[in-house]
Amino acid sequence: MLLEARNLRVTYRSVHGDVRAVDGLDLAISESEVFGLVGESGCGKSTVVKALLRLLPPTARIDADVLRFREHDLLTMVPARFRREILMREIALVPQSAQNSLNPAQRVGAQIVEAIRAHSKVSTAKARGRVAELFDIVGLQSELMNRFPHQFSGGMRQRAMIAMALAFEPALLVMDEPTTGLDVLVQERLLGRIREIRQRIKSSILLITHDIGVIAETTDRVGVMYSGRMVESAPTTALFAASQHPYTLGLKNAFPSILELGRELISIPGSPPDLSDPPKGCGFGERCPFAIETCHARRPATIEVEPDHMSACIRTADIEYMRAAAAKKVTWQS
Ligand SMILES: Nc1ncnc2c1ncn2[C@@H]1O[C@H](COP(=O)(O)OP(=O)(O)OP(=O)(O)O)[C@@H](O)[C@H]1O
Repeated sequence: MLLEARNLRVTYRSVHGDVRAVDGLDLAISESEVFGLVGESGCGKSTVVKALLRLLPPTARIDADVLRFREHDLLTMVPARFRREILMREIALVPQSAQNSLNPAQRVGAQIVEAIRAHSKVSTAKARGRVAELFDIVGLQSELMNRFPHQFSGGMRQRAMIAMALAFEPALLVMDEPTTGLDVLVQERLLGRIREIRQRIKSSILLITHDIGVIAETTDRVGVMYSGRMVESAPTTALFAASQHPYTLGLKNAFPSILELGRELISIPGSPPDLSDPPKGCGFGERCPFAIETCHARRPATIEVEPDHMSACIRTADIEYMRAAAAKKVTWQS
Protein backbone atom coordinates (compact mmCIF):
# COMPACT_ATOMS: atom_id res chain seq x y z
CA MET A 1 0.00 0.00 0.00
CA LEU A 2 1.34 3.46 -0.92
CA LEU A 3 -0.75 5.49 1.49
CA GLU A 4 -2.89 4.29 4.32
CA ALA A 5 -4.98 6.27 6.79
CA ARG A 6 -7.03 4.48 9.41
CA ASN A 7 -9.43 6.33 11.70
CA LEU A 8 -7.97 9.71 10.71
CA ARG A 9 -9.34 12.56 12.81
CA VAL A 10 -8.69 16.28 12.40
CA THR A 11 -10.26 18.84 14.73
CA TYR A 12 -9.94 22.61 14.37
CA ARG A 13 -10.15 24.56 17.59
CA SER A 14 -12.08 27.80 17.15
CA VAL A 15 -13.84 30.37 19.32
CA HIS A 16 -17.15 28.81 18.28
CA GLY A 17 -16.07 25.40 19.53
CA ASP A 18 -14.21 22.48 18.00
CA VAL A 19 -14.87 21.62 14.33
CA ARG A 20 -14.53 17.91 13.64
CA ALA A 21 -13.56 18.32 9.98
CA VAL A 22 -12.34 14.73 9.56
CA ASP A 23 -13.94 12.28 11.91
CA GLY A 24 -12.70 8.72 11.62
CA LEU A 25 -11.74 8.47 7.95
CA ASP A 26 -10.25 5.34 6.38
CA LEU A 27 -8.32 5.75 3.14
CA ALA A 28 -5.99 3.42 1.24
CA ILE A 29 -4.25 4.20 -2.05
CA SER A 30 -2.24 1.56 -3.93
CA GLU A 31 0.81 2.08 -6.12
CA SER A 32 -0.11 3.52 -9.56
CA GLU A 33 -3.76 3.91 -8.62
CA VAL A 34 -5.90 6.95 -9.39
CA PHE A 35 -8.08 7.50 -6.35
CA GLY A 36 -10.93 10.03 -6.41
CA LEU A 37 -12.20 11.64 -3.21
CA VAL A 38 -15.58 13.24 -3.81
CA GLY A 39 -18.04 15.15 -1.67
CA GLU A 40 -19.76 18.50 -1.35
CA SER A 41 -17.98 21.60 -0.15
CA GLY A 42 -17.42 21.48 3.60
CA CYS A 43 -17.24 17.66 3.86
CA GLY A 44 -13.57 17.82 4.87
CA LYS A 45 -11.77 16.94 1.61
CA SER A 46 -9.27 19.79 1.75
CA THR A 47 -8.57 18.99 5.39
CA VAL A 48 -7.61 15.44 4.36
CA VAL A 49 -5.17 16.90 1.82
CA LYS A 50 -3.71 19.27 4.41
CA ALA A 51 -3.36 16.42 6.89
CA LEU A 52 -1.47 14.26 4.36
CA LEU A 53 0.82 17.12 3.37
CA ARG A 54 1.38 18.35 6.91
CA LEU A 55 -0.09 21.72 5.96
CA LEU A 56 -2.63 22.00 8.78
CA PRO A 57 -2.72 25.28 10.72
CA PRO A 58 -1.53 25.28 14.34
CA THR A 59 -5.18 25.36 15.51
CA ALA A 60 -5.70 21.85 14.10
CA ARG A 61 -5.26 18.66 16.09
CA ILE A 62 -4.54 15.51 14.09
CA ASP A 63 -4.78 11.92 15.23
CA ALA A 64 -5.09 8.51 13.59
CA ASP A 65 -4.69 4.81 14.33
CA VAL A 66 -2.53 4.63 11.20
CA LEU A 67 -1.22 7.35 8.89
CA ARG A 68 1.45 5.81 6.77
CA PHE A 69 3.10 6.64 3.45
CA ARG A 70 5.17 3.66 2.32
CA GLU A 71 7.46 2.98 5.29
CA HIS A 72 7.03 6.47 6.79
CA ASP A 73 4.77 7.19 9.74
CA LEU A 74 3.40 10.61 8.74
CA LEU A 75 1.89 11.20 12.15
CA THR A 76 5.18 11.19 14.02
CA MET A 77 7.51 12.48 11.30
CA VAL A 78 9.09 15.83 12.19
CA PRO A 79 7.69 18.54 9.83
CA ALA A 80 11.16 19.70 8.73
CA ARG A 81 12.02 16.15 7.67
CA PHE A 82 8.70 15.82 5.86
CA ARG A 83 9.38 19.02 3.88
CA ARG A 84 12.94 17.93 3.08
CA GLU A 85 12.40 14.29 2.16
CA ILE A 86 8.75 13.76 1.25
CA LEU A 87 7.18 16.98 0.00
CA MET A 88 7.44 17.39 -3.76
CA ARG A 89 9.87 14.43 -4.05
CA GLU A 90 7.44 11.74 -2.87
CA ILE A 91 4.10 13.53 -2.47
CA ALA A 92 3.40 16.60 -4.60
CA LEU A 93 0.39 18.87 -4.59
CA VAL A 94 -1.45 20.71 -7.32
CA PRO A 95 -3.35 23.07 -5.05
CA GLN A 96 -6.91 24.33 -5.33
CA SER A 97 -7.11 27.25 -7.82
CA ALA A 98 -3.66 26.21 -9.09
CA GLN A 99 -4.23 28.23 -12.25
CA ASN A 100 -3.97 31.37 -10.10
CA SER A 101 -0.91 30.25 -8.13
CA LEU A 102 1.75 31.29 -10.63
CA ASN A 103 3.67 34.51 -10.08
CA PRO A 104 2.35 36.94 -12.76
CA ALA A 105 5.68 38.79 -12.96
CA GLN A 106 7.88 35.79 -13.81
CA ARG A 107 8.04 33.59 -16.90
CA VAL A 108 6.35 30.23 -16.35
CA GLY A 109 9.41 28.10 -17.18
CA ALA A 110 11.65 30.13 -14.84
CA GLN A 111 9.20 29.55 -11.98
CA ILE A 112 9.36 25.81 -12.44
CA VAL A 113 13.16 25.90 -12.78
CA GLU A 114 13.26 27.79 -9.47
CA ALA A 115 11.01 25.23 -7.78
CA ILE A 116 13.23 22.37 -9.01
CA ARG A 117 16.40 24.12 -7.85
CA ALA A 118 14.89 24.83 -4.44
CA HIS A 119 14.63 21.07 -3.91
CA SER A 120 17.78 19.78 -5.62
CA LYS A 121 21.26 20.93 -6.54
CA VAL A 122 20.93 20.74 -10.34
CA SER A 123 22.21 23.43 -12.70
CA THR A 124 19.80 25.91 -14.30
CA ALA A 125 20.47 24.35 -17.72
CA LYS A 126 19.63 20.86 -16.45
CA ALA A 127 16.51 22.12 -14.70
CA ARG A 128 15.37 23.85 -17.92
CA GLY A 129 15.84 20.57 -19.76
CA ARG A 130 13.66 18.88 -17.18
CA VAL A 131 10.98 21.57 -17.55
CA ALA A 132 10.93 20.93 -21.30
CA GLU A 133 10.35 17.20 -20.61
CA LEU A 134 7.63 18.01 -18.11
CA PHE A 135 5.92 20.39 -20.53
CA ASP A 136 5.88 17.58 -23.05
CA ILE A 137 4.24 15.22 -20.54
CA VAL A 138 1.44 17.71 -19.82
CA GLY A 139 1.01 18.65 -23.50
CA LEU A 140 2.57 22.11 -23.56
CA GLN A 141 5.07 23.07 -26.26
CA SER A 142 8.48 23.81 -24.79
CA GLU A 143 8.58 27.33 -26.37
CA LEU A 144 5.79 28.26 -23.96
CA MET A 145 8.31 28.14 -21.11
CA ASN A 146 9.31 31.71 -21.96
CA ARG A 147 5.80 33.11 -21.68
CA PHE A 148 4.25 34.87 -18.71
CA PRO A 149 1.22 33.38 -16.89
CA HIS A 150 -1.18 35.96 -18.42
CA GLN A 151 -0.24 34.64 -21.86
CA PHE A 152 -1.55 31.20 -20.83
CA SER A 153 -5.22 30.15 -20.73
CA GLY A 154 -6.62 28.81 -17.44
CA GLY A 155 -6.25 25.22 -18.67
CA MET A 156 -2.63 25.83 -19.73
CA ARG A 157 -1.78 27.36 -16.35
CA GLN A 158 -3.31 24.34 -14.65
CA ARG A 159 -1.17 22.05 -16.82
CA ALA A 160 1.94 24.10 -15.98
CA MET A 161 1.19 23.59 -12.29
CA ILE A 162 0.79 19.85 -12.89
CA ALA A 163 4.18 19.91 -14.69
CA MET A 164 5.73 21.58 -11.65
CA ALA A 165 4.25 18.98 -9.31
CA LEU A 166 5.63 16.16 -11.49
CA ALA A 167 9.19 17.55 -11.41
CA PHE A 168 10.60 14.79 -9.18
CA GLU A 169 8.31 11.97 -10.35
CA PRO A 170 6.50 11.86 -7.00
CA ALA A 171 5.00 8.55 -5.96
CA LEU A 172 1.77 10.38 -5.15
CA LEU A 173 0.36 13.38 -6.99
CA VAL A 174 -2.44 15.13 -5.13
CA MET A 175 -4.77 17.31 -7.21
CA ASP A 176 -7.23 19.42 -5.28
CA GLU A 177 -10.23 20.40 -7.46
CA PRO A 178 -8.20 20.42 -10.72
CA THR A 179 -11.14 21.32 -12.97
CA THR A 180 -12.94 23.84 -10.75
CA GLY A 181 -13.05 27.32 -12.27
CA LEU A 182 -12.40 26.10 -15.82
CA ASP A 183 -15.12 26.18 -18.46
CA VAL A 184 -16.71 22.87 -19.44
CA LEU A 185 -14.77 22.32 -22.66
CA VAL A 186 -11.45 23.12 -20.99
CA GLN A 187 -12.42 20.76 -18.15
CA GLU A 188 -13.00 17.95 -20.64
CA ARG A 189 -9.65 18.57 -22.32
CA LEU A 190 -7.85 18.67 -18.97
CA LEU A 191 -9.42 15.38 -17.89
CA GLY A 192 -8.31 13.82 -21.17
CA ARG A 193 -4.84 15.15 -20.50
CA ILE A 194 -4.82 13.73 -16.97
CA ARG A 195 -5.76 10.33 -18.43
CA GLU A 196 -2.84 10.63 -20.87
CA ILE A 197 -0.44 11.73 -18.14
CA ARG A 198 -1.27 8.69 -16.10
CA GLN A 199 -0.31 6.47 -19.02
CA ARG A 200 3.11 8.11 -19.09
CA ILE A 201 4.01 8.32 -15.42
CA LYS A 202 3.95 5.74 -12.68
CA SER A 203 2.69 8.05 -9.92
CA SER A 204 -0.49 7.35 -8.03
CA ILE A 205 -2.96 10.22 -8.11
CA LEU A 206 -5.31 11.42 -5.39
CA LEU A 207 -7.91 13.56 -7.11
CA ILE A 208 -10.17 15.71 -4.95
CA THR A 209 -13.40 17.04 -6.40
CA HIS A 210 -16.99 17.97 -5.62
CA ASP A 211 -18.01 16.84 -9.14
CA ILE A 212 -18.73 13.12 -9.33
CA GLY A 213 -18.64 13.36 -13.16
CA VAL A 214 -14.90 14.08 -12.96
CA ILE A 215 -14.45 10.92 -10.89
CA ALA A 216 -16.24 8.71 -13.39
CA GLU A 217 -13.91 9.67 -16.19
CA THR A 218 -10.53 9.55 -14.53
CA THR A 219 -10.26 7.30 -11.49
CA ASP A 220 -9.76 3.62 -10.69
CA ARG A 221 -11.20 3.86 -7.23
CA VAL A 222 -13.44 6.30 -5.46
CA GLY A 223 -14.19 7.36 -1.91
CA VAL A 224 -17.34 9.36 -1.21
CA MET A 225 -16.89 11.68 1.74
CA TYR A 226 -19.62 13.22 3.83
CA SER A 227 -19.49 15.03 7.13
CA GLY A 228 -15.85 14.12 7.80
CA ARG A 229 -16.22 10.41 7.04
CA MET A 230 -15.99 8.04 4.10
CA VAL A 231 -19.56 6.90 3.49
CA GLU A 232 -18.86 4.69 0.46
CA SER A 233 -15.73 3.42 -1.29
CA ALA A 234 -15.26 0.99 -4.15
CA PRO A 235 -13.65 0.51 -7.55
CA THR A 236 -15.07 3.31 -9.71
CA THR A 237 -16.95 1.04 -12.10
CA ALA A 238 -18.62 -0.80 -9.21
CA LEU A 239 -19.54 2.43 -7.47
CA PHE A 240 -21.27 3.77 -10.57
CA ALA A 241 -22.88 0.51 -11.60
CA ALA A 242 -24.21 -0.34 -8.15
CA SER A 243 -24.06 2.59 -5.71
CA GLN A 244 -24.74 1.52 -2.16
CA HIS A 245 -25.14 4.74 -0.21
CA PRO A 246 -28.05 7.22 -0.53
CA TYR A 247 -25.60 10.15 -0.53
CA THR A 248 -23.81 8.69 -3.57
CA LEU A 249 -27.18 8.23 -5.29
CA GLY A 250 -27.94 11.89 -4.56
CA LEU A 251 -24.57 13.10 -5.84
CA LYS A 252 -24.99 11.15 -9.08
CA ASN A 253 -28.37 12.81 -9.66
CA ALA A 254 -26.91 16.25 -9.14
CA PHE A 255 -24.22 16.20 -11.84
CA PRO A 256 -24.52 15.83 -15.60
CA SER A 257 -23.10 12.68 -17.16
CA ILE A 258 -21.93 12.27 -20.74
CA LEU A 259 -23.46 8.79 -20.65
CA GLU A 260 -26.92 10.15 -19.90
CA LEU A 261 -27.25 13.37 -21.86
CA GLY A 262 -30.52 15.18 -21.23
CA ARG A 263 -31.15 13.52 -17.86
CA GLU A 264 -32.84 15.91 -15.45
CA LEU A 265 -30.48 17.04 -12.70
CA ILE A 266 -31.84 16.70 -9.17
CA SER A 267 -30.00 18.45 -6.35
CA ILE A 268 -29.95 17.22 -2.78
CA PRO A 269 -31.96 19.70 -0.71
CA GLY A 270 -30.29 21.20 2.37
CA SER A 271 -26.60 21.40 3.15
CA PRO A 272 -24.00 19.32 5.01
CA PRO A 273 -24.22 19.46 8.82
CA ASP A 274 -22.37 21.91 10.99
CA LEU A 275 -19.21 20.02 11.94
CA SER A 276 -18.87 21.96 15.19
CA ASP A 277 -22.05 20.21 16.28
CA PRO A 278 -22.27 17.02 14.21
CA PRO A 279 -25.40 14.86 14.43
CA LYS A 280 -25.33 11.89 16.79
CA GLY A 281 -26.45 9.41 14.17
CA CYS A 282 -25.72 9.19 10.45
CA GLY A 283 -24.19 12.46 9.18
CA PHE A 284 -26.46 12.33 6.11
CA GLY A 285 -29.58 11.42 8.13
CA GLU A 286 -31.17 14.86 8.08
CA ARG A 287 -31.08 15.08 4.28
CA CYS A 288 -31.64 11.42 3.48
CA PRO A 289 -35.09 10.56 2.07
CA PHE A 290 -34.63 6.98 3.30
CA ALA A 291 -33.66 7.73 6.90
CA ILE A 292 -35.48 5.83 9.63
CA GLU A 293 -35.41 6.42 13.36
CA THR A 294 -32.33 4.26 13.99
CA CYS A 295 -30.35 6.34 11.49
CA HIS A 296 -30.66 9.37 13.78
CA ALA A 297 -29.89 7.41 16.95
CA ARG A 298 -26.39 6.11 16.19
CA ARG A 299 -23.67 6.24 13.62
CA PRO A 300 -23.83 3.49 11.04
CA ALA A 301 -20.83 1.18 10.92
CA THR A 302 -18.94 0.84 7.65
CA ILE A 303 -19.58 -2.58 6.18
CA GLU A 304 -18.32 -4.50 3.16
CA VAL A 305 -21.58 -4.88 1.24
CA GLU A 306 -19.94 -6.46 -1.80
CA PRO A 307 -16.34 -7.66 -2.09
CA ASP A 308 -14.12 -4.55 -1.95
CA HIS A 309 -17.20 -2.27 -1.76
CA MET A 310 -17.72 -0.47 1.56
CA SER A 311 -20.74 1.52 2.65
CA ALA A 312 -21.83 3.17 5.89
CA CYS A 313 -25.60 2.79 5.67
CA ILE A 314 -27.84 0.57 7.75
CA ARG A 315 -30.41 0.18 4.98
CA THR A 316 -28.30 -1.68 2.42
CA ALA A 317 -30.83 -4.54 2.39
CA ASP A 318 -33.25 -2.08 0.73
CA ILE A 319 -30.77 -0.83 -1.84
CA GLU A 320 -32.77 -1.90 -4.92
CA TYR A 321 -35.76 0.09 -3.72
CA MET A 322 -33.57 3.08 -2.76
CA ARG A 323 -31.87 3.14 -6.17
CA ALA A 324 -35.21 3.19 -7.99
CA ALA A 325 -36.72 5.82 -5.70
CA ALA A 326 -33.58 8.02 -5.70
CA ALA A 327 -33.90 8.48 -9.47
CA LYS A 328 -37.21 10.33 -8.95
CA LYS A 329 -37.26 14.03 -8.10
CA VAL A 330 -40.29 13.65 -5.83
CA THR A 331 -38.31 11.38 -3.48
CA TRP A 332 -35.90 14.20 -2.67
CA GLN A 333 -38.59 16.87 -2.49
CA SER A 334 -40.57 15.06 0.17
N1 LIG B 1 -8.75 26.64 9.75
C1 LIG B 1 -9.98 26.25 10.08
N2 LIG B 1 -10.53 26.57 11.27
C2 LIG B 1 -11.76 26.16 11.61
N3 LIG B 1 -12.56 25.41 10.81
C3 LIG B 1 -12.08 25.08 9.60
C4 LIG B 1 -10.77 25.48 9.15
N4 LIG B 1 -10.59 24.99 7.89
C5 LIG B 1 -11.71 24.31 7.58
N5 LIG B 1 -12.61 24.36 8.58
C6 LIG B 1 -13.94 23.72 8.62
O1 LIG B 1 -13.75 22.33 8.46
C7 LIG B 1 -14.80 21.77 7.68
C8 LIG B 1 -14.23 21.03 6.49
O2 LIG B 1 -13.61 21.98 5.63
P1 LIG B 1 -12.78 21.55 4.32
O3 LIG B 1 -12.26 22.81 3.70
O4 LIG B 1 -11.83 20.50 4.67
O5 LIG B 1 -13.93 20.94 3.42
P2 LIG B 1 -13.97 20.68 1.84
O6 LIG B 1 -14.83 19.51 1.63
O7 LIG B 1 -12.59 20.61 1.31
O8 LIG B 1 -14.68 21.95 1.30
P3 LIG B 1 -14.17 22.94 0.13
O9 LIG B 1 -14.33 22.17 -1.14
O10 LIG B 1 -15.12 24.11 0.27
O11 LIG B 1 -12.74 23.30 0.48
C9 LIG B 1 -15.71 22.93 7.32
O12 LIG B 1 -16.78 22.96 8.25
C10 LIG B 1 -14.83 24.15 7.48
O13 LIG B 1 -15.59 25.28 7.82
